[in-house]
Amino acid sequence: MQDEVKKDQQSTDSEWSLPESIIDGVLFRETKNIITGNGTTSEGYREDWNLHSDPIKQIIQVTLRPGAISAWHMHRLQKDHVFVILGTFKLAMYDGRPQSPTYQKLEVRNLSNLRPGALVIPPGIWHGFKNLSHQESIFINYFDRAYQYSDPDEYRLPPDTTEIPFTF
Ligand SMILES: Cc1cn([C@H]2C[C@H](O)[C@@H](COP(=O)(O)OP(=O)(O)O[C@H]3O[C@H](C)C(=O)[C@H](O)[C@H]3O)O2)c(=O)[nH]c1=O
Repeated sequence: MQDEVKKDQQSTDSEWSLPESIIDGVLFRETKNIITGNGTTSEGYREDWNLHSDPIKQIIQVTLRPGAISAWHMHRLQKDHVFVILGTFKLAMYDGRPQSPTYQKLEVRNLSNLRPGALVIPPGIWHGFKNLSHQESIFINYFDRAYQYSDPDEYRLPPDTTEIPFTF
């Protein structure tokens, strides 16, 4: 039994601050749910957050059914900017840029409307989402380039690829 006992390391602090990403160029800007008489209001994007130097060209809405996995995705040109509207997702990211100081680093974090924020994923980062909620969950994704129907900037690996050391 003693062999199995593990003592907790620090996982948070007295402000429950979220750690900075360990992957170069991945940014998270936490926001707050403002409780209104009708429900909630939360800011999802502001130019003066300086998350993007390029203007936003398109926004899509993505829904995942309970337990569904959307992985793995990578863009060579497009910068994603993800904001969860409803539900909780596990997001895994893997740095696939050989020139990056964080090449082959893996990061896993939970994203939820319970603790809203905008997450920027630069080109070259493999990323995938799993819906952890018992309901359909929704995020919006802002792009700095419009989707090209005839030539999508979309590269994929299967969710169970052995190229990335992570299993959803
Ligand atoms: C992005 C896009 C897609 N489509 C069409 C193309 C396919 O027939 C269908 C689904 O596209 P895709 O498989 O790219 O969608 P998701 O798998 O939900 O991926 C999305 O979420 C993950 C996490 C990402 O990283 C992608 O950037 C984002 O595309 O919608 C369009 O018609 N317009 C668009 O702007």
